[in-house]
Amino acid sequence: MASITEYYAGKSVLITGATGFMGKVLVEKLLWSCPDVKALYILVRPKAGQTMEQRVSHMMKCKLFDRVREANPDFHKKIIPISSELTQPGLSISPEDVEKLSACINIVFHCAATIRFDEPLKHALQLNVIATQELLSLAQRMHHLEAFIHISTAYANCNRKHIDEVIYPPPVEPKKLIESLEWMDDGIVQDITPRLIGDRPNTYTYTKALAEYVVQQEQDKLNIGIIRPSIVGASWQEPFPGWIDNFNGPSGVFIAAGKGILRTMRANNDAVADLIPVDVVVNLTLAVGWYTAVKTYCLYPFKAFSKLVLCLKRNPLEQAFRRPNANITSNYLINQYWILVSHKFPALIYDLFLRLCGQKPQMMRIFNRLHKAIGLLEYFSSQDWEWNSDNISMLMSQLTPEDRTMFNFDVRQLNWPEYIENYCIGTKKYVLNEDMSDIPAARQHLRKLRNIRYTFNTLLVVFIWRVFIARSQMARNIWYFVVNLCFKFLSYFRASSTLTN
Ligand SMILES: CCCCC/C=C\C/C=C\CCCCCCCC(=O)SCCNC(=O)CCNC(=O)[C@H](O)C(C)(C)COP(=O)(O)OP(=O)(O)OC[C@H]1O[C@@H](n2cnc3c(N)ncnc32)[C@H](O)[C@@H]1OP(=O)(O)O
Ligand SMILES: NC(=O)C1=CN([C@@H]2O[C@H](COP(=O)(O)OP(=O)(O)OC[C@H]3O[C@@H](n4cnc5c(N)ncnc54)[C@H](OP(=O)(O)O)[C@@H]3O)[C@@H](O)[C@H]2O)C=CC1
Repeated sequence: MASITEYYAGKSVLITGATGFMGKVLVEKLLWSCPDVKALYILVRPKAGQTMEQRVSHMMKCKLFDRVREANPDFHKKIIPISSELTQPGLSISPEDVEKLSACINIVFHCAATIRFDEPLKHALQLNVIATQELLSLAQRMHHLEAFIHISTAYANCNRKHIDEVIYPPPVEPKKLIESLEWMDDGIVQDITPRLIGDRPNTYTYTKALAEYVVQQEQDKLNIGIIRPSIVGASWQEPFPGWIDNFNGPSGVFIAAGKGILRTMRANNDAVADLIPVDVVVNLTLAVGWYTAVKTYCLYPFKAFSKLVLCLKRNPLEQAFRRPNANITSNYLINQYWILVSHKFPALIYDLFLRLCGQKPQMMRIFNRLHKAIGLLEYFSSQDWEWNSDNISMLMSQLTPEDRTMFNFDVRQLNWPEYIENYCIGTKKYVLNEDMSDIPAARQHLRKLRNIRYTFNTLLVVFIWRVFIARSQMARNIWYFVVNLCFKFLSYFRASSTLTN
């Protein structure tokens, strides 16, 4: 069998979602590790006042492509943008482009999706399911297609505790759902959405489950591969450690914790976030593309997480609201207590301070948005899943030693503390565009915040003393009793440690 690099040589690849987080890393890796790939056709829409061409040219200037640009300044010639709005009939691809793609594409990577947890059902269905169906129809017209790789999510079946590498029966027949929703107005759809999604937490996981079923329906006609990544995070090694460009999932959590805004979050202390670096997912995707040309199956990855707050203190973000000190608890009431004490109370005080300075209050608004975002993650951070991943081991055993290094997806080699450190630095550098040279000033700012906290706490104690203790005999008696008790305990402790010495 040809190696992965050899396999992609001379091949024309179609990628949807190439402007997204994962899509960009996939394009970069293909250009870097498979330099003889013939062409990368990417489906792109105009967006935010930018034409398709402007968006692609902007994307290729991104730091992510530095090593590819250095090796081959003409790399952009291999990237062929095709105008496409995936929510439109026929994906709004022109007939000429359909002809072109039908004649030359060998492999399709379908990454595009809406990954928002609060997406209205109709839109999520349109993009995640109907567009997938349309792409499959287009794929059937491709004369030289060898593999169709669909990127799903490990949480498509999160209503189950143990998830096998199989396509489960869909919660509803997608065709029937599409037909029923067609005539309903948005208000009705919104009302019935909770009933439809049932025991799934959001429209995202629900529509991704339907999409898997839609893809599976074509398995007799196409060579299909389905990949189910879990929580995709910053890069581990490639093209450099810590590459990240969005606020999704853990990135938003890291940033909010780093800025000292997020102090408490509901999560299961025993379970860990099922984090997987984006370069690992991309390596796996390319290996699956190579293998699917021969066989069909689906895959998923794994779990880990650790000492975030220490990393955030070592690499502080600029202008933090408070010192990073985020805690997780699985207890609802404890979490609500800390939200009140550590989120809402400081926000209120700060907004009061802003009002006194004649400025517009803003902290409460920021916290309300944070609570909405964190609330949407809670379902995933509070539970644990078991995933079967036999296919990953099988695929690994099929790779040549060179491919195992070049397209490494063996996360057992990953040093998690080092990865999390690079992830934090990545969010600082690439998401927030903060300069590493500002770290001493950011540390100084944290020290200032610590001094403000000490001063505030001292004032609070003096205030409490004045209001309660100095005015009430009973409070004074309790106070003396507590102080006396502490004193006795200290004397006993000192005496017993002298004896043992
Ligand atoms: C204390 C230690 C705890 C450690 C915990 C560690 C890990 C986290 C645990 C669990 C994570 C679970 C994640 C499960 C992932 C499942 C995997 C998948 O399959 S898909 C990928 C996941 N998808 C997402 O994460 C999308 C979630 N986001 C949304 O649904 C929406 O963005 C939203 C949160 C509902 C917010 O919507 P809203 O309309 O209010 O805002 P916008 O999205 O338009 O954004 C506006 C603005 O805000 C920025 N933004 C967005 N999200 C965040 C955020 N979390 N924190 C800060 N800022 C955020 C966004 O970039 C926009 O900025 P701008 O206007 O400048 O462009
Ligand atoms: N990120 C994660 O943690 C995980 C992601 N996944 C899956 O991986 C895939 C990629 O995710 P990720 O890269 O993070 O997502 P992004 O949101 O970063 O990228 C989504 C891509 O889809 C494109 N897209 C969205 N709507 C349309 C549309 N109407 N027409 C054309 N293109 C559109 C976007 O294009 P545009 O730039 O024009 O908006 C973008 O390129 C998805 O299928 C997702 O379900 C799975 C597990 C975890």
